[in-house]
Amino acid sequence: MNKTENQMLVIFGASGDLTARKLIPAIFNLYKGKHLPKNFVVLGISRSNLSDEDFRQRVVYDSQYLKDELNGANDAFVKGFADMLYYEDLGDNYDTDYSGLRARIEKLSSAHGTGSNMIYYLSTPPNLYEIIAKNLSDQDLTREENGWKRIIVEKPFGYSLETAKELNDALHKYFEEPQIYRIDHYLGKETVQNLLVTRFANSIFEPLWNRNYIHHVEITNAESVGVEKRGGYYDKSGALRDMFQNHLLQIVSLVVMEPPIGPNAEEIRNEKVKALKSIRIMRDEETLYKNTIRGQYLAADVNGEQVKGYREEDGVDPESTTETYAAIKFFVDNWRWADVPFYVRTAKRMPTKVTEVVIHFKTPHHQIFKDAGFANKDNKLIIRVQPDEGMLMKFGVKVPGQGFKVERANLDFYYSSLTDTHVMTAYERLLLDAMQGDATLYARADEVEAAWEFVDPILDYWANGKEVRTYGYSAGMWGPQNADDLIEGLYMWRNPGKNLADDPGFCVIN
Ligand SMILES: NC(=O)C1=CN([C@@H]2O[C@H](COP(=O)(O)OP(=O)(O)OC[C@H]3O[C@@H](n4cnc5c(N)ncnc54)[C@H](OP(=O)(O)O)[C@@H]3O)[C@@H](O)[C@H]2O)C=CC1
Ligand SMILES: O=C1O[C@H](COP(=O)(O)O)[C@@H](O)[C@H](O)[C@H]1O
Repeated sequence: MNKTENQMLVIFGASGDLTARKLIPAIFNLYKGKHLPKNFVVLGISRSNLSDEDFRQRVVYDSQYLKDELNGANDAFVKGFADMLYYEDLGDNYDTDYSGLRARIEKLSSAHGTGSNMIYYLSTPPNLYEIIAKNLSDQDLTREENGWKRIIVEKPFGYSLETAKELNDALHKYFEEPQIYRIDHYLGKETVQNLLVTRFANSIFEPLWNRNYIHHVEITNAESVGVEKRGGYYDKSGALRDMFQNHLLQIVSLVVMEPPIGPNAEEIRNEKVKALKSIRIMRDEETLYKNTIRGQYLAADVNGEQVKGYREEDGVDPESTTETYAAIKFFVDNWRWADVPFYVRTAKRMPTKVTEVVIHFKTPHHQIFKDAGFANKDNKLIIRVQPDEGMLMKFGVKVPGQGFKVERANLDFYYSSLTDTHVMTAYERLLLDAMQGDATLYARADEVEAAWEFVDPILDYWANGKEVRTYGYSAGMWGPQNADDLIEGLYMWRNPGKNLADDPGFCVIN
């Protein structure tokens, strides 16, 4: 196991939603699990005028996100955690002289013995990332003289290929690539990491993991919520930038990649980049028209509750055409995947929250039991990322009795049955990895750029193409009606239920 050295975590944007909702609970769980080093402090930074005590009150004692964790916890234990948190007010502007900040860091470091190992977590609006990096560098706070310096950068990582490159170039002025940790919280999910283990720690799946046996790959990411309080951000982003460019293409890269030489960060990330680069980029309007669908949710009654349409959400332009649903069909141009279609969709206001990868295997070449009930029903491997995390294999079994009636059966595995030990949340996992200097689950510059290379022409077509439509779909439904037209032949999207074993039952029309 890697060692967690003494260090200080500095969070820029500490008065924000992400800090309270994800970062502090993750650090609390690391504290509870005794994963933090002996000498450790968190220094929160933003423009709000808060004292150390105000900050502790806000993100620990009064926090709705720690309520469950604190319930019944020993007061001294909670105080021990809260006392690790400090706050520094930067005044009105992140673009200021950081000499005061440097003095505060030095004072805290000598009082707590955290040494010179530093993580800077950027949880501010992205337009501040470069300014913060520069100001840290101006104060020599990035120099790895006595200890390491790492910077964690939140999404969105750019708005397009060009802006992602600009951001990479900007950060590279002040930090070397191995110091930069670009967070993609989907990579912190156990089930996403399990894709690697499923493929490369077993001998039964990998021989089938190619164009000879796989008919198509389907990935669904559905959320039942709408844009919530992030309408202003989302309206400029849309589903393709918000989810597809990062989280979904990361999952695609793990499904597509070749076996890495070994498990270290560079070996795995080299293969992921190759995978992303082999996705065929769609450039002409006809291809883009045929292979991409965008939609936007409309007001509806969902389970007795009247839900707003996207255009009625706070912060959203009432005439917005931003997509809350994106479905893309694409191919991967390499030896393993030639001619295998990939269907990937992501959306808000779907009937349920679910993320899953479905590997649809081909039907047998010669179908002996064609008339026995199982004909054309493909074998499927369903890898459930969330919820009801696990894996399920669908295959045909003989129905007891005379003749050869074939029915579909399940072989399944559920994470919930595996262990009683605490499964780390994505942010816990990723923070701990960064604290230990393991970048395997962080995106490298070339990975992010390769993902944008694929997404950019789609965004451009959606913004400027002639035949582009944003189709409406009622909140609580599975997206625009014509989304099934994307899938060739007799197949349709698998519209999964809340539980892995729920069988929607219409994967193939026959
Ligand atoms: N919230 C989430 O679920 C997720 C967020 N992210 C990303 O994390 C980052 C932070 O998000 P989130 O916490 O939600 O954002 P918030 O808007 O809630 O907070 C961001 C922080 O930056 C400061 N800030 C806000 N606006 C400005 C501004 N114009 N100029 C300077 N400082 C500003 C705020 O504090 P103050 O005004 O006190 O300085 C606050 O501390 C963003 O990049 C976001 O895209 C990524 C994934 C999920
Ligand atoms: O990054 C984001 O992810 C969330 C969904 O994350 P999940 O872990 O709950 O699946 C999404 O709601 C948000 O729009 C997006 O920015």
